[in-house]
Amino acid sequence: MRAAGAAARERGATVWLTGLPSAGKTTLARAVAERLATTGHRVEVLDGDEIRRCLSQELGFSREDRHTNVQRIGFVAELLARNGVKVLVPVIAPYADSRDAVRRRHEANGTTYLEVHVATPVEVCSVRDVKGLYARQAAGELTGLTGVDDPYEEPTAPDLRIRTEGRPVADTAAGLHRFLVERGLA
Ligand SMILES: Nc1ncnc2c1ncn2[C@@H]1O[C@H](COP(=O)(O)OS(=O)(=O)O)[C@@H](OP(=O)(O)O)[C@H]1O
Ligand SMILES: Nc1ncnc2c1ncn2[C@@H]1O[C@H](COP(=O)(O)OP(=O)(O)O)[C@@H](O)[C@H]1O
Repeated sequence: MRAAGAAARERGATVWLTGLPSAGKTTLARAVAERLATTGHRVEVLDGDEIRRCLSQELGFSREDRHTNVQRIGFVAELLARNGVKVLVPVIAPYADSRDAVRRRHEANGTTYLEVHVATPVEVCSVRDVKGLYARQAAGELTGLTGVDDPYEEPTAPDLRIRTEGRPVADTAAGLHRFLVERGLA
């Protein structure tokens, strides 16, 4: 048991949490990152907003810009994961071909990549509306909001799908952690 835990701590991986704004990506990524860190894992969270401030400042939310953003994040994640870090990526990544390109980059380098769909219906996300984006879209102050008037291509075969509606954060976070244990990563 102890040996398995030690091996899991050495393994890097990218865990990409894709889903709509306010789906729960960041909440789940941070909860699991904290749990991993306290049990001796090396962990990074590549937060979408932070990346846009630091690495993707010039990019907007067109299809092309979102693709570029996702490829940049995929590049950084793979570098870290290749070097033994658990990389949690709570980034919308609305297009299947962008996500597939990130997976292929990982596979080409023999680096573990797991796609987690945080599957929260838009009706629930728009009530949560953590950053007020749904309200701004409804008021006509913003266009091109993912899941409302911009596409979100749901993953058809994610490694894990998490439903958050009506479930406490602790439950869904525990589910994600359990999945990482099953994959020999926690
Ligand atoms: N038009 C539009 N559509 C979607 N999201 C928007 C938009 N404008 C701003 N935001 C906020 O930008 C946050 C980061 O987006 P991402 O980099 O994760 O998106 S993407 O993968 O490049 O599409 C994203 O963060 P999350 O809410 O954490 O998902 C949004 O809050
Ligand atoms: N089971 C759950 N898992 C994750 N978040 C949840 C859950 N239930 C309610 N929430 C709430 O939903 C909101 C999700 O916000 P956030 O994690 O910032 O979303 P995202 O990063 O996808 O935009 C938070 O306020 C969080 O507390």
